[in-house]
Amino acid sequence: MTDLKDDEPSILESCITAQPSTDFHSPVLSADDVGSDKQSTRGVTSFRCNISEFPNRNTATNDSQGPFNCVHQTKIPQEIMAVDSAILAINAGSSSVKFSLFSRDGKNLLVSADVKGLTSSLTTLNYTAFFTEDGSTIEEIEGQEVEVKDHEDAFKVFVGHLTSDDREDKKVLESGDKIEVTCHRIVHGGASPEPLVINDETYKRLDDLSDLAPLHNHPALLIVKACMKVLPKSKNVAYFDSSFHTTIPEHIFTYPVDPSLAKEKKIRKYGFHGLSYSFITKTVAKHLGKKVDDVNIVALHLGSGASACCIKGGKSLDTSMGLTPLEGLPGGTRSGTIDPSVPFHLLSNSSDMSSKAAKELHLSKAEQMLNKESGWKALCGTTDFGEVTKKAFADQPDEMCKIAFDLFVDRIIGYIGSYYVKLGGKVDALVFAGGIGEKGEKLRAAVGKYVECLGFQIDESKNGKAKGKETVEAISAEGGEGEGKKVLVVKTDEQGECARQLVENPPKFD
Ligand SMILES: Nc1ncnc2c1ncn2[C@@H]1O[C@H](COP(=O)(O)OP(=O)(O)O)[C@@H](O)[C@H]1O
Ligand SMILES: CC(=O)OP(=O)(O)O
Ligand SMILES: [Mg+2]
Repeated sequence: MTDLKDDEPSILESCITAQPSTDFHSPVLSADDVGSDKQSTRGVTSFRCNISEFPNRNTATNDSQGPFNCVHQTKIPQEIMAVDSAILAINAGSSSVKFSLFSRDGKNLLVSADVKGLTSSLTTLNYTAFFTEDGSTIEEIEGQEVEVKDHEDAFKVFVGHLTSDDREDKKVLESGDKIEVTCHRIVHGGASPEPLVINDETYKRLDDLSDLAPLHNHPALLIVKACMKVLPKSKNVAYFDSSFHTTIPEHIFTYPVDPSLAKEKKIRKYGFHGLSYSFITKTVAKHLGKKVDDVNIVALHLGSGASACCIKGGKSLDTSMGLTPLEGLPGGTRSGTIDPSVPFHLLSNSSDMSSKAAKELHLSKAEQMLNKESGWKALCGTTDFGEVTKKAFADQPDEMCKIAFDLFVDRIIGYIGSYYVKLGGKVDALVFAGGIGEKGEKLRAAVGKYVECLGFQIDESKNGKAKGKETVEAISAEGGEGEGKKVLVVKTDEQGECARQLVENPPKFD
């Protein structure tokens, strides 16, 4: 484990908390606004987005062919430029950076983009800009190969494209100066459950947590730094993955280790993917016509990093990730939970500092190996679970890919079983989300076979059709024993969740 320094407790303690304020420029949407279908924005009426169905990414249909396609549609530059204040939300994942640009009131999604493949040799840009009036597409780029070496580069490519003067008629903003606030998904918030306005001090505190989220915090903070340079007019606010899990009870967040040391060093389960689980909880409650406080969900966020969450009465009761995002399910480059003795047997000098880790991180060789050189990368030589799946199901299956696929299913059903019991069998929905959960039809089907015994029944045809394009897709069979136990695919939206929280609970900037 990381050799936590003497001052570690303060690092994990609450950072400066953003206070709700009434003097913030934007009107805060009231509960009555929530759910309203028709919102007027600066004289432009939009039917697409409202705060309860916060605009999701990739909503435009893509009928383009080929990997480097741009589709240009009719646009009205004056009206597009009319959006003179915006929110940018940035989600630095382990294999991607996702971006959503919203109008300042959060009612219109202007741009949805991502740079994917940061853990592979091919990095690509997807970029869709929307016309606010009817949500039609102003500009669409799909799978354009970009030269990007890290998260910060990905941000620069995105902002470069967004603000480039070459495409005057496709710009949704006059300039980057129109971005009033940038929301950053920061994975580890330590003991800080509230969003934080980022300044020099809070930046440093969050960066001090980087060793506890080695694939996330530091890269995300480098984006914050780049943002401060490239978008100097924008304020920056951190939204934490860990915040959703502050409701986990003590006997679940406690590790059975020396309690005084654990207390001093704040060693406990924190849990991550919380922005996604918060979005999922609200979305599922709405879909089921229930109050958030009444829904029980077993949710699976399966992406480059994968986790499960047990949601009781709309709140996190347990989750599979822990002190760091390494615990629990395996991922693209992560081992997930293994016997803690394994690194000592695999490496002769496991607690020596890694020279391979980024120079800003203090990671042991064991942490480096388990975070960056394990998972699908170690077993199959690729970090892409889509490729693992393809090879596992090929006419001549790749043996290691088949093992990796089955291993993932095995670990996932372990959490489903555990969480089903924790919820006393009262589960409204089993939810699949994240890149693999949304697109991995075969993975869902394989998990589905095991969970039939709990009353969840997946309809094969619905499962085949669900591609993570809609906000919610029900894939459970209707009728039968599983009646009432839904299986849903939710296109999660961590950026939308950050922006929603910003609009609903504006921080005080001073
Ligand atoms: N069709 C597919 N089937 C299974 N997995 C897929 C498919 N398409 C993408 N994926 C997986 O989704 C992962 C990305 O998930 P995502 O949640 O976007 O990751 P992150 O946010 O961690 O960067 C990719 O690494 C890839 O393995
Ligand atoms: C917490 C985590 O693992 O996030 P991601 O899946 O985006 O890498
Ligand atoms: Mg992610």
